[in-house]
Amino acid sequence: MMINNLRLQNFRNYQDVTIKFMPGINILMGDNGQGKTNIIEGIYYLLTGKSYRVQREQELLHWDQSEFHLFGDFLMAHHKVSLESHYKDKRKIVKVNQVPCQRLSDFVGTINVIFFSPDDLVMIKGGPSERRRFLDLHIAQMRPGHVSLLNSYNKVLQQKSALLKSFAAKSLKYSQLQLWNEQIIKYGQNIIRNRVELTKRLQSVADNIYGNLSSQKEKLKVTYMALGNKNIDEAISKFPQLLDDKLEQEIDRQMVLVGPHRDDVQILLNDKPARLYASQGQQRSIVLCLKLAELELIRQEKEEYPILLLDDVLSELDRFRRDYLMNFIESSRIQTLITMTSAEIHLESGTLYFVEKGHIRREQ
Ligand SMILES: Nc1ncnc2c1ncn2[C@@H]1O[C@H](COP(=O)(O)OP(=O)(O)OP(=O)(O)O)[C@@H](O)[C@H]1O
Repeated sequence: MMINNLRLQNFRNYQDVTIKFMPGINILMGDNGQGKTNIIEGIYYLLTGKSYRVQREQELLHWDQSEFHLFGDFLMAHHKVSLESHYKDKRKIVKVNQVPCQRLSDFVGTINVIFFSPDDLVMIKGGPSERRRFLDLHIAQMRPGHVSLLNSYNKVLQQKSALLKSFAAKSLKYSQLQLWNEQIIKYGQNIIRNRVELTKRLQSVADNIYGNLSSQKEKLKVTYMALGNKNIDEAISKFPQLLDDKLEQEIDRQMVLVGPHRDDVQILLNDKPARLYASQGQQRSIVLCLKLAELELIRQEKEEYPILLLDDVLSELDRFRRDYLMNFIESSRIQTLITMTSAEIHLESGTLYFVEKGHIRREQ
């Protein structure tokens, strides 16, 4: 998969700019604060309907503008796809090949993308929600139904929480909460199944990649913990009982204590939790490994590699890991956009773009 053209209108510090990208490596070079990341963010937004930096579209609008427009022409092995995203008056309209989409899930995953930045270390250092987010973002690209599943589940969670918090909770009939629990089980077990499936597939690919990254000295193990249990069948069969057991506690604490919204992914390096024991370098290797595993899984399923966006990551990796990543990209012919400042490492190949104050010039 590749992006051919991108047009940004009134998006961040771009008023109206069109960029033609090339297959292989595209390097966006410029000083700090010139607009390199904004290009990456524009592509990510176009493909996923979300920014990874901000929650609200308002911040993406060029100063004092009321609408932005993004257009992208993409190539897949057998066809072309054009995507368009228009934000105006707090509404967004997305079109695939000029046809408006009703829902996010109608276009997410049309063209796949993997984004990698130094902030991804939160996958290891951060709390369980970061690891769940990582899984959910990947699944959403591959199985559009996962987004509606999460939405339905979150709605039920909100409703059950509101009930638990309401003044009436203490005098509630248990049957009312049981109704919400049935919904939590219905949606929750499918969310768990999707996440477990992805974690297993990630593990199968990551094992080999991490072996290479650590010269076969270390072993990475990634396991989904469903409702605190490594055994998925057991977790799902005990789900109703667990909800029943915690009901009193939920009423007392006025929060939903059981369900996949509290699950985690256990990441072990040589059988020890990476969050607590892995060094900074090892944690970076784990993130790099998981990102490469994601690329590989998308290729296995779609028979094409996704577009890879690397924002400021190269300078964060040591020579060995950087070379490993670059070899992977080049040998697999993955179209990759890399942001960097001119003071950083020298790359042998790739098309160079200079980014300065919202203007872009391609090196001839
Ligand atoms: N909504 C906006 N409207 C106009 N300009 C904006 C908006 N949001 C951010 N900017 C500007 O965009 C610039 C930052 O762009 P970006 O994050 O792409 O920088 P960068 O080139 O990646 O820098 P670095 O190397 O420091 O990461 C800043 O100058 C900022 O003022």
